[in-house]
Amino acid sequence: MKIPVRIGTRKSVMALAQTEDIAKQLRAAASELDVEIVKFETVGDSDQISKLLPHGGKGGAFVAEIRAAVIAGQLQAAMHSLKDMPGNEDTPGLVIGATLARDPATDALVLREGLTLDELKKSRGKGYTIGTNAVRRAAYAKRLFPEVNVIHFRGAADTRIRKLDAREKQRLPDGGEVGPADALIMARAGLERVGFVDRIVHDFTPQEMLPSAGQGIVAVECAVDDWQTRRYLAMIDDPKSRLCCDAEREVLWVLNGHCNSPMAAHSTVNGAEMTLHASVLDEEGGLFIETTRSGPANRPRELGRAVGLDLLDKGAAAVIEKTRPE
Ligand SMILES: NCc1[nH]cc(CCC(=O)O)c1CC(=O)O
Repeated sequence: MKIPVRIGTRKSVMALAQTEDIAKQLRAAASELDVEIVKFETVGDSDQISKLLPHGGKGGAFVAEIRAAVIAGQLQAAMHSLKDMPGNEDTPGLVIGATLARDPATDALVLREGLTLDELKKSRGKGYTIGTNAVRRAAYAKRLFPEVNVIHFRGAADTRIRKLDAREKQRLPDGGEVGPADALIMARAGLERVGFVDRIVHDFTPQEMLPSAGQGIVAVECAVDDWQTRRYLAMIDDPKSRLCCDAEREVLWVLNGHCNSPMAAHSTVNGAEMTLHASVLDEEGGLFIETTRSGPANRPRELGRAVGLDLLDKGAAAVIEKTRPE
């Protein structure tokens, strides 16, 4: 008898590619599974103009509806980009049943035709515009290109590139317009998944631009008490990804990291040891609170906790409070 696994996802190109990956791995792990992908259109997808916060942030916009369907038993699983999952709250009744093997966690630079990285560096960004919606990317961009103009820019990964190439202006919630952008900063993993790797002009090192917690990891969420699904998801759980997930998200937990927090956390596993870098940045990019620690790889949360407490000792709380939405 076939065992049903219905996986809910947003229907962007990137989200579908990620869900196909989960489906493929589940089918390979257990031939008795009947895996079905269920596409949701969320408030966040249909409203491309306003900033995300009015919908409850990234988590609220993209995630709430799909989660409700898992809790109601209409779906067995939900696909998430781990980096979009709020790190300052649990969802009662749900658990991350699998973290897939990590794709590159770093960010990449995409330029419009006619502009080069050399020119952007030489000019210190003067006269150019970078589009991003992430406070973290804006802060690092200003550290790398101090005179660049960072504008609010959103949309699915493939849509952003299309807007860059068409030199389209970006409409703002208040009715105004900004842009067009000369450059975009996007996750390499996302660009790979939507087929735009050939547009990457530069891969930022983690030293240049520390990735966001969970970046590059696809997470599969399921109901806590659905033991059957949990058993199958455990088969595709990647142990290294899980360690990084636990360490990086512990930093968010300690710092009460919400959807648009100006923070970064990135860990690597090396044999029996893991290293975790994390930072908290002020919105103008002037102040970077940074810390790094290593510890035993089998105690990721302890490492995350120590790093989070280090950041608090260095004054992180005041910086985070400044960007908290009302
Ligand atoms: N916020 C959208 C989002 N969520 C996950 C990724 C990239 C893929 C990943 O990090 O897993 C992206 C696109 C981007 O940040 O450029």
